[in-house]
Amino acid sequence: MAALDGTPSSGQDAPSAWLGAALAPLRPAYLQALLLSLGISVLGVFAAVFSLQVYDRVIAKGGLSTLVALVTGMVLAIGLEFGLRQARALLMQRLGAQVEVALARAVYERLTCLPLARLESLPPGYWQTVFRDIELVRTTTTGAPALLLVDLPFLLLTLALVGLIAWPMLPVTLLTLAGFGLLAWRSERVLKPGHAQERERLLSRDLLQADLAASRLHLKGLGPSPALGQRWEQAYARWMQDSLARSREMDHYRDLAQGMSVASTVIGTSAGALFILQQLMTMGGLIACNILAGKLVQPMVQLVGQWRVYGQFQAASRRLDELLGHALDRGQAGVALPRPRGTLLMEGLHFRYPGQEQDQISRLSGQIGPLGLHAVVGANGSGKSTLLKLLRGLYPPSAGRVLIDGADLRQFGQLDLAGMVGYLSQQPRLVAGSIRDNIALGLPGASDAQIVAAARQAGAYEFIVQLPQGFDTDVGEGGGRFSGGQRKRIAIAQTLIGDPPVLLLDEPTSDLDSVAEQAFAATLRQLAQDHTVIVVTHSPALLTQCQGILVLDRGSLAAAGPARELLPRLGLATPRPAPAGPTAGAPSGTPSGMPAGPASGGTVRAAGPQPVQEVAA
Ligand SMILES: Nc1ncnc2c1ncn2[C@@H]1O[C@H](COP(=O)(O)OP(=O)(O)OP(=O)(O)O)[C@@H](O)[C@H]1O
Repeated sequence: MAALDGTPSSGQDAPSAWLGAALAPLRPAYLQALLLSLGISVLGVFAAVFSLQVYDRVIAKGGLSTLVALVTGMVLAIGLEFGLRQARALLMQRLGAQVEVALARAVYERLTCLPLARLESLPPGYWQTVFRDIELVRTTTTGAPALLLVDLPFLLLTLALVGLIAWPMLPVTLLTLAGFGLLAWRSERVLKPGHAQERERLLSRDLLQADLAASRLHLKGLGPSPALGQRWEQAYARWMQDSLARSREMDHYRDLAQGMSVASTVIGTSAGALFILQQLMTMGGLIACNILAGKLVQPMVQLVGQWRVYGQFQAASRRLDELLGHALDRGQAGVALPRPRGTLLMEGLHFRYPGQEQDQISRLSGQIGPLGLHAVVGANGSGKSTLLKLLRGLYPPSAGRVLIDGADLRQFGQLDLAGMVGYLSQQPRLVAGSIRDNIALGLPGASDAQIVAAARQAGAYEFIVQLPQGFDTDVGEGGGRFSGGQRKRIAIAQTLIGDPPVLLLDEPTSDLDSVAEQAFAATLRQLAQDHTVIVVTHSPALLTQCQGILVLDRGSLAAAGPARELLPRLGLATPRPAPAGPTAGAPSGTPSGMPAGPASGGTVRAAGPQPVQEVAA
């Protein structure tokens, strides 16, 4: 079981499988970067060689022509090094863009295609953190931290040159490097372990922050809450405490490294002076060695300061690894089956949410449809929404199965299911963009005529065309620019636009006024002539229009059958039969009667000899 931050509970230091896979195609580019770094490192030691020659040849022997040649060589070397650095920066930038695009795509795919139960366990704050992780991975694998690692092997080259120029300085330089190596190792031991806790506290702060931001309008209505403010401050303070403590530790080691850097110059110069006095090396050799020692020490100082970044990178890659390693919903089945007529069969259906001790749906068997308008009723928490998600194939049953026209739902991918079974969730949320964009989400590439038709069916057309920008109107955050009922109508249009043969609507009229509710009920009855429509509803106005009713009680089937039999048991009067024919044209506000029972096409049957029981809605 993985933690919320994606940290596996075991194998903390396991190598990042996805990172290896994601970076594998970029290997040739990394190789190019390595070659460029080699060139830069070689050119980087030219300054030391130049100083050596100037002190030992030009000054000692008065070789002016040598100076001119050396300066010319240095100008060329500086120009070439600049060119190589520019090329490497460009290459790394391109690599960074490729890494980020590949990861952002993969994360977006998870955001949209993870199984619903998994998605529900990952709150918005988690996704904010994951998108931040992508940036961290990019900057670490293609920015300064990566360049530092790429440059490290070439330190050997610099070290070899120290040996060549002034061999007595080699042991001194090696000792200095060993000191820095020890410091880098020690700082890594101290700084890395605290990292997991810092990240965990950052994540819990992020989760609360995202929750607060999403609920801000609701909270405004409740009035200021000192308790909530205190919780937020505590979460913030816990993270800050950790963050500051780690910053202090890091500053401690970085300052130590800076101090050691100055000390190494003092030691190197003093040792060099002694060697010069003993005529073991020249003045030029000492100057050159000092330049080279600077080149060796600088990356080590940087390394000490980078542990925190490497720690963050490790945590980020573990989190991404866990997320990207999760199986996605299937996209499409291998063979497309013909459009179903809409018979839904439940066979011994059980479902339990992850981590729960009891089934939320148990022993559910029965058939709904083909065709007709059916209702699922029951008390709050009885499992109505859960059942709809099972019928839509959003949750896999824990046991049993759902069949559509005899085909097991599990064989279909989410794309197939979306085309066969339209689903309106209990609390639909619009996404940033225009009304048109939002309705078209239900049918990518939808034509204007299809969008207009869906808006008409959903009862949204009239209010949309009255807006100054009509279908191009921006819906605002979550559709916040519209009323609850208007939002619901747009969401209904999203569900209807693809014209799926089965429609599952979770409380479709809960935000509609009574006129709109009657009109929509009439639309549903008309749709029910050639679609199987299942609504979860508490609304008497909608219930009395249904042909079949399925009553749930704590996840089990309490009763199922024709509406004319069940409505009186639910305390509702059976509507008088109306003349046959479509009812969509019924005057708004007037409930249209319909023939009760399966005569008009719909059936709801409990499987087996299950008695129809008396239940309260
Ligand atoms: N994501 C979830 N994780 C765990 N338990 C859940 C989850 N969603 C719902 N439940 C539980 O499953 C049970 C059925 O919930 P469901 O939403 O299906 O009820 P409902 O009949 O639609 O209720 P309502 O009429 O209030 O909308 C409830 O006990 C609920 O607590």
